[in-house]
Amino acid sequence: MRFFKGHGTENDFVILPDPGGEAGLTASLVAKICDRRAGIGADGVLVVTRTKESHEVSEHAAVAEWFMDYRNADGSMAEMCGNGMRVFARYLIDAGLEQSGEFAVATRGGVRKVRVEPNGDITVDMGKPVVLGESVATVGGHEYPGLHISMGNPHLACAIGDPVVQLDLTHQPGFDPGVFPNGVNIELFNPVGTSRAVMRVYERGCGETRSCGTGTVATAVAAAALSGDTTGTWTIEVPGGTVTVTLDEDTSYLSGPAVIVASGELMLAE
Ligand SMILES: N[C@@H](CCC[C@H](N)C(=O)O)C(=O)O
Repeated sequence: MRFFKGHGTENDFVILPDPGGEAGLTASLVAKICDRRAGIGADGVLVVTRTKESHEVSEHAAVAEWFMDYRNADGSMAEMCGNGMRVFARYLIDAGLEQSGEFAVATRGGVRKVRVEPNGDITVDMGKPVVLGESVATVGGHEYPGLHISMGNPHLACAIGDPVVQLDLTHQPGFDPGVFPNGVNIELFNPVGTSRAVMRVYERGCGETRSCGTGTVATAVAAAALSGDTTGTWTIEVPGGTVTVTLDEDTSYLSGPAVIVASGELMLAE
């Protein structure tokens, strides 16, 4: 099977073209592919399948030709991946499967529109973030209150007083399983200046990653809420680079770079 490798602000993915949806990728093969020593190494896998070929999303086939079938590094499935969507769009354009400009992609979390900017960055319409309440993350014995936000997938975005660089994210932060029965992506951010925040993330199904697109939007929402705002443009710095998040009344946008860096033949099997 052919594979491609790409990243968006160093959130990295293996891309597997499976237009007919016949590969039947298992969780254990995904985990082998994502293994950074025994596999190719990645935070997740993006399977490229025609929307009409997937029973999960075929109702969107009239508006989105392609389905981003996203899997976390541990093999689990997720509803949505913001950086994955930028990389997925870059792959579709490079492979001649979509025209540069604007097009829609199906995900488990619904249809998302993407647009290629004049500077080559890719903008994703991420939909309207849904604030579901408050909860607490525990890191290194400290409790950090934050907002429970759905971006299609679950997030807990917590402002911290200290620089995020000091946090120990080698282990899963504590969270309330009653609030997050299916797990959660946890963002810890430090607001700096106006409309800017520095963020680290511990992703469900991956561990700490160098960026998380849905997490940067959740962070912008939580950072804006600190000053009573619900709209605005935010610069979010992550270990892997910088992205821009725009919150408006009806939706949110994530903009940033996305590159394909390699291709090859997958030799791994079950
Ligand atoms: N890296 C992603 C999010 C991937 C899914 C997440 N780990 C989950 O399980 O919800 C992003 O860029 O949004």
